[in-house]
Order: sequence, then C-alpha cells, then structure tokens
Amino acid sequence: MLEVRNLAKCYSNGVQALKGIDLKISTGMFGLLGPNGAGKSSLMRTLATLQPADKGEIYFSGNNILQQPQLLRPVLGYLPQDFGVYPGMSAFALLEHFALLKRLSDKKSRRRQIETLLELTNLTRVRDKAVSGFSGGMRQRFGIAQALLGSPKLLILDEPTAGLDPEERNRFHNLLSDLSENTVVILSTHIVEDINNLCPDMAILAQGQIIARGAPGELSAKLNGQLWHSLIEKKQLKACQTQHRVISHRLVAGQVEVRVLAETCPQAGFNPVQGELEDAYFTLLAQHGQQTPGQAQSQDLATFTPMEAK
Ligand SMILES: Nc1ncnc2c1ncn2[C@@H]1O[C@H](COP(=O)(O)OP(=O)(O)OP(=O)(O)O)[C@@H](O)[C@H]1O
Repeated sequence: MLEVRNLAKCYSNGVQALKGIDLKISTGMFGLLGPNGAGKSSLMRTLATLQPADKGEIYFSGNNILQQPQLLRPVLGYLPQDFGVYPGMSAFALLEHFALLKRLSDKKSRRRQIETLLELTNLTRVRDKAVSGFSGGMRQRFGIAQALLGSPKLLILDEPTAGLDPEERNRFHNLLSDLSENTVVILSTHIVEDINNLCPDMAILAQGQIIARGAPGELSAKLNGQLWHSLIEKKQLKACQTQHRVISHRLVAGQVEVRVLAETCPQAGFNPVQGELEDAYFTLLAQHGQQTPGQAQSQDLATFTPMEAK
C-alpha cells in the first residue's frame, strides 16, 4: 500500500539525511529502527508530506503523494516527535479543532469519536483541562489521540512511547495491535523491544540508508551459531573488547555479561546464546561503521579471563 522509491533528502546545511530509500510496506505494523541522526524523523516528515524530497517518489494506494499530497492528508495520522499546542485550550477543544481540520464535519459523530479516543488514551478525566499544562506522558497520549482522529489509513508514529510509563505503554501497544489490521502503521523508535513486540516487519536505518529489512525473527536468526556470552569482571572488559568482537555488554548483579560474535567458541567460559533483535541491530550497526554499546570502553586494562557463564 505504501511504496517509497529512491527517496533522497539533503537539508540546506548540506546534511544528506536520506540517501536513496526504497521500501514497500503493506497493512500492519512496520518498525523503523535506527540510532540518533539515522534519518528516521526525516523519512517520517517526508512521508507525512511536511517537507519535500530532493529525489524519489512516494506512492500510497497508487497515488503519487509527493505530487498530490492532498490525496494522502485526509487519510493520514501523524504523531511527530515534538508538537506544540495552543496555550489554554482544553484537550477536548483542541481535538475538536484538529477534527475540523481533518474535515470531520458531522458534529455528532465527530464528538463521539473524540470521546472514544479520549477514553482509549486514558484522558477522559482531564478532557476539559488545558493540554499546555499536561505532563509529558499525558501530552504524548494526547498526541496519539490526535493522530488517530478520522481513522487514518496511514499512521506515522515518531517515537510514540517516549515519556509513557509502563502501564500506558502497554495500553498503547494493545491499541496499536488492534488498529493495524487495516491500517499501515509505521513506528519509528530506538526502543528495540517495542519493535520486537509489535512489528512483524521492520527496517533498520543508519546514516540515511536502509541497512536491513525483514521480520525481527529473521534478522536475529542470522546470528544463530555465531553468538556467545560470558560473565566477566568489570576490570576485564577492555581486554575482552580488544580480543573479541564484543557486540554488547551490560551489568548483571555487579558483573558484566558480554556478547561476542565469533564463528567458533571464542574462549573457554563462553556459551552459545540465541541471537535477539538487539544483537542483530548492534551487529549491523557495527558492520556499517556505527558506534555500538559493545565498543563503549572500560578504563581497566586487566587481562581477560572469562568466568564460567551461567
Ligand atoms: N531541519 C533540519 N535541518 C538541517 N539538518 C537536519 C534537519 N533535520 C534533521 N537534520 C539532520 O539530518 C540528520 C537526520 O536527522 P533525523 O532527525 O532525521 O534523524 P533521526 O533518526 O530521527 O534521529 P533521532 O533518533 O535523534 O530523532 C541528522 O544529521 C540531523 O542533524
């Protein structure tokens, strides 16, 4: 339903944010994962027809939407990373304002829809309060409600769970999975877990290019047989990084769990481990010259002797 062909975008300061993006996305949840500055928001804004591209084409349901943005806008829902609100306007009044902009002209059904969305985003209690006084999480939920106005066919969500507490995040995930049955939902984030839990299809973006595409399980399965882990002391980390391809490391009960990429067991004390999406993500970023958590240096130069992995 959505097709992006050779999309390129260079800003006036010379930053080439998108370098020839090709993507075909059908109904359902599609995850876009990438580090800071990868070009995710640039792609989202261009898809939402808020900025022109230098090159390439975007088709939605067969319409060329860079040439005819008016064909997309009535069926588009967009949650940007940051959005402003009119000071003093209540959640209900502001949603009504946006609904009118989306040409929801029938007053009764418009108000019914707003009430449903306030309920779905848990904002009914504060419907008459000014959005400008909302907490970060409440504001984000308001943003989600406005994006869902008019039952969009293309829903573009840039970092939608930023600032949501675990309960609200969970509520939002359930809402999304219900919606995505007949909508193209593009979810941009750097939270790997969100994509893993929600998206049957995804792409990884780095330095303005798609570096991987597929189901999360397919991407992580590529690491099977090549991923090893061990628990080591903190002071051994730097030596381990020097000797092995460390994909990531994290503290576990005061020790460091290291994950290493190697064709065969890198050293006694390492055990094979099944690849997860996060491992695939860090591996791909490292292969494309990006800094990954596995390369973050420890200060200690002690010799590396891994302990028995649990
Ligand atoms: N309006 C702009 N003018 C100039 N440069 C920009 C503009 N917007 C983005 N950039 C640059 O384009 C590149 C891609 O930025 P973009 O915001 O699209 O990345 P992102 O993947 O969304 O990052 P983040 O996860 O940090 O939000 C960055 O180098 C950024 O500095």
